[in-house]
Amino acid sequence: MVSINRVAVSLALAVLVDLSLFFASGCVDALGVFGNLTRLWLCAALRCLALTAVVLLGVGELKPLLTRFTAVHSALPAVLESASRALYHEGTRCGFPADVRCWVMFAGASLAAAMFWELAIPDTDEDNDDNKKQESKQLFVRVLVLYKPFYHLLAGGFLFLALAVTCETFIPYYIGRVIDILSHEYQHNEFTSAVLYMSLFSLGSSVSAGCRGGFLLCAINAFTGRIKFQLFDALTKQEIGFFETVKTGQLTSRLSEDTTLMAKTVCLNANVLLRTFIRTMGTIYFMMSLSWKLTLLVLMETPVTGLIEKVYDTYYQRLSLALQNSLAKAGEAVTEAVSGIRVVRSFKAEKHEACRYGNLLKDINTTKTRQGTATAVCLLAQRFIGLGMQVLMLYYGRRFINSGHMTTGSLVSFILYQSHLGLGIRILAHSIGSMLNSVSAAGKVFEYLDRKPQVSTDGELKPDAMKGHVTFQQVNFAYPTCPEKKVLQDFSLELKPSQMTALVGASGEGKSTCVSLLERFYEPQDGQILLDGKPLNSYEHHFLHEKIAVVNQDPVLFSTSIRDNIAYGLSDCSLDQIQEAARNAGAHDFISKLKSGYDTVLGETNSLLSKSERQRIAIARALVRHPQVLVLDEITSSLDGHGENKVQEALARCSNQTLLIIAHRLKTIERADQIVVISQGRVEEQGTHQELMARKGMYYKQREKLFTEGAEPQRRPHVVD
Ligand SMILES: Nc1ncnc2c1ncn2[C@@H]1O[C@H](COP(=O)(O)OP(=O)(O)OP(=O)(O)O)[C@@H](O)[C@H]1O
Repeated sequence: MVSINRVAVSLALAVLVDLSLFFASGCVDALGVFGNLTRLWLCAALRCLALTAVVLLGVGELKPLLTRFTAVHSALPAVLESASRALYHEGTRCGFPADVRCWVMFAGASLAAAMFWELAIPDTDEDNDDNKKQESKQLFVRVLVLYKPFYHLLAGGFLFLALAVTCETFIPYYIGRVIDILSHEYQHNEFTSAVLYMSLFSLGSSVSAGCRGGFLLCAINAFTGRIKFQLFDALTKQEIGFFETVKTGQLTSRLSEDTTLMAKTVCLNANVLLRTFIRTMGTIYFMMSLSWKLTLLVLMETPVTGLIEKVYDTYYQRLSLALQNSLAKAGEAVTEAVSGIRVVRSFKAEKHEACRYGNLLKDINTTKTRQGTATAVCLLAQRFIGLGMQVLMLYYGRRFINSGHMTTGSLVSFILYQSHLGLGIRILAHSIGSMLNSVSAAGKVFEYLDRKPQVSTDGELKPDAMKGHVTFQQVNFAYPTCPEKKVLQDFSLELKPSQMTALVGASGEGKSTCVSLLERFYEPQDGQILLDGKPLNSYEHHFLHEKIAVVNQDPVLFSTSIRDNIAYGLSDCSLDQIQEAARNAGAHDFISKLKSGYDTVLGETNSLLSKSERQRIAIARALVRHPQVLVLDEITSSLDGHGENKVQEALARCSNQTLLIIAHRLKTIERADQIVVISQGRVEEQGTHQELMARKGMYYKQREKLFTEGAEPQRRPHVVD
């Protein structure tokens, strides 16, 4: 920690050194050793070095605020002189032998500028903030890159934007010209041309603004469509576990709101930034050309009002926090007094409680009064400074008019330009920050776009012929949403080609989980599942889902035609193939009887069809892919006797496939070549119906309990087509 004394001594020393160099520069000018500009730039470098050295020696470190102040303060005389000579071919008074008033003016302006920078664009040492900024920048650039196919629209939008703002900037200039012409001897030609130019610029500004809106809107719409498609595509590739952990509302909000926000914020922010930048630069250019002295005067207002606003914001936020606390305390006091009213009454503490509440109300009142006063003082100070600046501007403006440096018209133009300058500069100072903040929606969208599905889909195996031999090898599995609960433990099972296996067990024992693993909705934590001796993940994703088809208890049919429902997901599927699958599934007859046959469009609720008919369409959808393994997960449990018979007939036709059936009905199960009993995620028993019955184990007991039909077992009839 540096002592106050040391800081004061360093400050005094710095002022002394700087003033000495400043005056020495004036003396050198008298000697005529260097040219005026060379002298000023050399002096700037020397002063900057000397000030840096004094600060480093005295305080030991150079804070960003001091660095900025030192650099601006040292370079200002040289910059001002160079700019004035380049633009107006005349020097400033400050370029000549040093004038202490100039030194004070430079010091004040540099300090105001450095403070404004510090408050408007504060430096943060925290890594977190830096990382956040860095991330936001990367996101912003990424969104811009994604806009690539629509760069022509953006370019059109920004071109018209630049045109609109440029035209708009000329208008005050021509208003001043018109006033000048009217206040002097009237010259018709000049008046007409000034009014004509003014009208042309107004027209140009309006037309360009319209075109800008059109181009940017098209760019936003096109981008939103593209990003929505990419996001939807990425989402559909995620593993099933992802959809169980992420809420549907969150996904739809990403798709509908965040994508739109992402497209808009970047485009609109760039629009505001570019518009304000061009307008502010144009305004400063015109103001400088009208009177650079008045411009410098006016520019001094912005850092001062900005500073006041910043101080006000900080103070107001502190007061808001205090107000929240006081409100919470008052609320607490009321709750306590009301809930403990018996204690209050018995201790005669009514007055005490009322006083306590009254004091808290006083606190609230005081804080609110302070807030109001702060707002009033801030407004007053800003208005006062603005008014003072306008008075000064008018005072100097009149002096310049008298001395012939300005005309009345140019002063009017100047006033028109000046009115929006402060706001423009403040928007520019904050725009980068707000632009970076606005890409947070893009961050959320990219999070899903970049997400790699945890169940990989990069297998490549696509053998020409398959047997349909499935093996579960010591599989251990827990759902991602519930990792501590083992659903399958050391689970081993073999599904032999062209045989029917029935999985039985009480509810919640893990039967459907086996099907989910077979479909690769999830990846087992241990062990592996093989198809014809090869791990499931080595097969090509689409190929695997053609070879293993699943029909569920309540199949989802889409609101398209029956034909499209059967050929769902297949791009080249002829009507003949669809009809053949429907025949095998026992669905052809009832479909043919419908008025529009295979072109019948199913309603949202599929009310046109009975449960068994829907099941048979779902079976046809599975069979049209010529699967080698067909899985039927409780498809008959909700059917009536007639419906069940129809589905059983359909199953009997599936003699070439390896069948895995999960069912609770004896009629379905006892046909199986192999019955596997699952209990607590393990294979408890397996064998044919007769073998398991003879063993009198779990299957036998479950049969007593669950399968009350008592029919004698029949082997599955193999129907030859
Ligand atoms: N998506 C999931 N996330 C977390 N746990 C699940 C999930 N699906 C099922 N489970 C749990 O896994 C266990 C096995 O469920 P599974 O659906 O495989 O049983 P099941 O034998 O098919 O039952 P049922 O005959 O009632 O369909 C149950 O305890 C169930 O609560």
